Amino acid sequence: MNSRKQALDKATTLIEALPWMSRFHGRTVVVKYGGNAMTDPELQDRFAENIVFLRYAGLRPVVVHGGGPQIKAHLERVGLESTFAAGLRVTTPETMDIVRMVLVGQVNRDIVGRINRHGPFAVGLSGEDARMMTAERKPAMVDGEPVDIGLVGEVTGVDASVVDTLLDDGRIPVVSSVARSGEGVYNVNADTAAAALAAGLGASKLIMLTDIEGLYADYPVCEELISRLSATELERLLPDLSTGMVPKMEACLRAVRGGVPQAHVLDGRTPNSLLLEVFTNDGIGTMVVPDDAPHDVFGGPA
Ligand SMILES: Nc1ncnc2c1ncn2[C@@H]1O[C@H](COP(=O)(O)OP(=O)(O)O)[C@@H](O)[C@H]1O
Ligand SMILES: CC(=O)N[C@@H](CCC(=O)OP(=O)(O)O)C(=O)O
Repeated sequence: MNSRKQALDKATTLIEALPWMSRFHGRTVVVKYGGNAMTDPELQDRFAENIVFLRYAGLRPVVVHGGGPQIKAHLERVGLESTFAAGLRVTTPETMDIVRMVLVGQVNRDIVGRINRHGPFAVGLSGEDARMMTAERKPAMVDGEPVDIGLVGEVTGVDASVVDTLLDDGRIPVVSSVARSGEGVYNVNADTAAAALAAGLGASKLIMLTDIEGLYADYPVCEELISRLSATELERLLPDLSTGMVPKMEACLRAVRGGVPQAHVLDGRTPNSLLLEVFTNDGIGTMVVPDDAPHDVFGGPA
């Protein structure tokens, strides 16, 4: 009796996802998988399953990953410290070698491997591949003044054709946030890279998985989670945000202003948070929408 009830509950849950499956069928969703949300192997496996589920459900998921904690650990091993200005890593040529090695050679391979346990889907790429992302050197803005932080890049151009080709072939592109300019390679914040790629692909959603429930209005008290805000509301909040959230929220703004209809910040520590966001109307995390979005938009089917 219990197992029959459980089976019926499962069927109900599945059918409740139908309107979302129909709305997002064939749509591209860019998921930024962040350093602090990807340090637990159990959660890494859940993440891989969720991504493959999206693919089997008819969406076109693209993963853009970071790896801040992994870079920090590797730098420590070789006796180098991690230094940040305005949320961006100060990147010397020596640091850049390690950033590239860890992101492209280690973190990317790990994610590709986990996804591919479920089928031959994931293909690893760096922003350098097929000139997908081009960048310019970017200073950090500290108290309104530009500060030189070395080989850190701002994405100035995206050619998403290689990603589109892989998606058309049923693959799941997994992209490291390294970009090229005429002068060499640059370290790009992964939130920024994900936003630029989402806009370049004309994605239907950008989802940022991180290690907190979403954007808090009263950080660090964390009692007031902002569930939805418009691009202009976010723009007004940006100067008052503390550093960890700045690249993330700037990236959401960039994506939405670049034509992505919804950008979400979700808690990557919650198992299956991706599925909850895409297939239910639970309004988890923080969603950024264009100024003219209808007021009842909560990620649910229109
Ligand atoms: N207003 C805010 N709301 C939520 N988190 C904030 C806020 N301001 C700063 N933070 C910090 O930003 C962190 C997320 O940024 P970060 O650690 O860089 O993420 P990731 O590693 O996922 O890219 C949170 O864990 C939190 O400590
Ligand atoms: C310029 C800059 O800060 N680049 C980041 C790239 C990785 C990243 O963004 O990782 P998370 O998403 O895990 O934070 C860095 O070197 O840490």
